[in-house]
Amino acid sequence: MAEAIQQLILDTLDKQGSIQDTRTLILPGYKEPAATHDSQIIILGALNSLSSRDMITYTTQETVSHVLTQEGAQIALQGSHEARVWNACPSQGEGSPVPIKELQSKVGAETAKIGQGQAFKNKWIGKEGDGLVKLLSEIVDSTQLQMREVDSTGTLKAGEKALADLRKRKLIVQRKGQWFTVHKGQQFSTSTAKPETDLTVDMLTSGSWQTSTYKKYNFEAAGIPPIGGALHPLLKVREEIRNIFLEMGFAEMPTSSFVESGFWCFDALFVPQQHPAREVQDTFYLSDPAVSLPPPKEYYERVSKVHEHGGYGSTGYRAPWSHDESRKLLLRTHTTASSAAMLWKLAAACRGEGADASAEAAVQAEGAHASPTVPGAGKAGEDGFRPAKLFSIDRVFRNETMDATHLAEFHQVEGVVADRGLTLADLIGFMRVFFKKMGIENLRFKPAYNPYTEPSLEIFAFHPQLKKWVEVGNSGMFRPEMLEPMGFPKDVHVHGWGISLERPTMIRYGINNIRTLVGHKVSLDSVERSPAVRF
Ligand SMILES: N[C@@H](Cc1ccccc1)C(=O)O
Repeated sequence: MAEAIQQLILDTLDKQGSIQDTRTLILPGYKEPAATHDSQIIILGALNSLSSRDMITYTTQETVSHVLTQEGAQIALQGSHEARVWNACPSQGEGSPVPIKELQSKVGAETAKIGQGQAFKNKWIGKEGDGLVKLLSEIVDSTQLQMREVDSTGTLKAGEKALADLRKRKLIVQRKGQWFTVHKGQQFSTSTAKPETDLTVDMLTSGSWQTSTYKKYNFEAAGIPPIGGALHPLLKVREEIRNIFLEMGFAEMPTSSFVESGFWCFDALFVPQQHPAREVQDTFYLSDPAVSLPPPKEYYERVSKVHEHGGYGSTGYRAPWSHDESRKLLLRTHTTASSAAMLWKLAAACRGEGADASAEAAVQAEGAHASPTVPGAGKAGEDGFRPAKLFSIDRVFRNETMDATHLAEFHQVEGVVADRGLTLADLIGFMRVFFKKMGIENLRFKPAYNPYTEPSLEIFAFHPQLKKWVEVGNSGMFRPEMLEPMGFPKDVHVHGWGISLERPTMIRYGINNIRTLVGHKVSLDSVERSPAVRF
């Protein structure tokens, strides 16, 4: 239909040069000209489509027309109330006069009431005994005629006064209408073939581009929404947790060293060289390069000594020290390796080294730990110690059997606090505050074992949906065997704790398979759609 109307408009323009009044068009499938409101709406659609291609131009003319109300439409169909009353009455002398009651049941109470008065006034009916009879044998129902005229033409030849009268009687209402004057446009042709939107190789080789019509650029178009980047849910949660740390006065540690030596990942943390976590079933070792640069010499000697022979009040492990084990390169199994390197740096002044000296040693030892200063460390005391609150959120690697909740790599969130006289109560208190900020208030602590902390605590939180206690993290007070070789004074205590980033993210987003969160099976669509979460 739409195409046929466009064609009609173009053909008419071709024949007549212009269309002065679109109400004169006879639409395909109709016999009468398109005088109605609805047909002009259809024509407007065709005009807009043609003018967007510059094939025509048109101007709009406003009209006011009238349409029938429901009552008016009923009169057009069945006659006015008075005519219906007249109709229901017998002619004088023929049949018995109709009593009022009977009239009501014949034409309805409303029509009987309104129609009677008017029929009397018109002298169409009269009273005979108790009933009504026709006074005229024929009447002209001018109201019905007017309704029919308005219905087909939208107006009355009789003029505005008559229209106003009908409006007052609520038989008709005004309706604004439109019609159009149409002229040929710059791209006028009688073909409605769709204009080209792209220049194709075919058009260029066949030469058809020379005769094609082209769609004009529409600079007003809304355009396609650009596909922007979206933060992965893990990164959104990372940001939330990062903000909690910053809010609590923590500074972020550099954690770019995915590759660590056995020394920093385990030895410095007093993890025995025979510990099962260090075996290939649990840790990924590098084959090329397989050996790390030497760690800072004196510190290395103190660490190997505390392992083999003890010291600082400890008996040590009393097992032979392996230089090779210490120098192996591996993918770090926890970010506590970075924390250890930072703590060693923090203790530089306590060892009597300037920050620069320790930085230099670090650069020489391992490029990755080259940051010269500890971010956010406090003021130094007489012995050079500066308190510090440090955190990191980064990737770690473990040689795990992969399943729905385990991958060979995940993100660790780790916090470390170093100050004089810190106690286990400080650690517990701190964790309560931290987890509360994440929306987790119900915490329990269970004694646990870590080679580098004593005491150690596993952290459990009550999961309201799962209705059970789930392990959310691991924590403890770092051992003197770890801290004293670094050079910290005895009264400096350090507590630390770690959680995974994946677990709270999975809980937050209701994800139960890690593969839908991390890796190649992640749907990009879900990444774009996932909302930011608030702890
Ligand atoms: N490194 C521990 C977390 C931890 C950090 C610091 C102190 C105690 C525990 C882990 O991987 O689970």
